Amino acid sequence: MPTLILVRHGQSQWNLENRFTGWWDVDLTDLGVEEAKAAGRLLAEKGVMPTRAFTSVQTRAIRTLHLALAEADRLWIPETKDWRLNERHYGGLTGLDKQETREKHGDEQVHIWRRSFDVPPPAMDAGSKYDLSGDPRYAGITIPNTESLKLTIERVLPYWQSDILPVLASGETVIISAHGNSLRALVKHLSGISDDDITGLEIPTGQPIIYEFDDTMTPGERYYLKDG
Ligand SMILES: O=C(O)[C@@H](CO)OP(=O)(O)O
Repeated sequence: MPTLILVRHGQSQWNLENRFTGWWDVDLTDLGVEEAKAAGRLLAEKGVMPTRAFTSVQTRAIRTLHLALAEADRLWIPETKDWRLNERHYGGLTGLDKQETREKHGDEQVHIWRRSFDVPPPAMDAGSKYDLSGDPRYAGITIPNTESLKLTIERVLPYWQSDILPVLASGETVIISAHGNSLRALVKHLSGISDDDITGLEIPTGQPIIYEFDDTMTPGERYYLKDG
């Protein structure tokens, strides 16, 4: 039975510092490393062994994938990295402290920027120190200057359809290591969650989520592997 494993990267340095992160490339904290390893041990314990891997081009997701696969003795499986699995781009909020931003703009405005379905944060200024246009990993890509969840879905889902779903349909056990909002985009699609309800769904770090697909590639109920 095709099985999909979704895992959000372990705690990152800016999760710890409570800063808007988006496409900025921060690494895992020591706790994040432990969360990623624990995810891999859980895969091995439950016998859910990935045969193909997909991840974003961001260090925190790549390292989470590798740490988890190492624990499961599966570092050898084929893996694909693609920017379309990146975190949602946080625009001009990138790098700011979330609490200070609340104090400046109010709780309600920050909640809209963080969790509304289709209101993007303010755009990143050209020349910002967080501008990634010179980063070689994005050569040839038009880097967004901000993204709402809706815009994130518009690049995650076509990639899911074209590159991941066919692999899964061939009977593989696929692991996707990605981010809070790129995974929210996938879960919204796979679990049929409405635009209003998806904004209330939080995806915990380092906690594998499972979908099993039937012969018609219809996903079953999602569940946390720790509960399965
Ligand atoms: O900062 C970010 O990029 C994301 C994920 O950590 O934060 P938020 O919870 O606001 O979506």
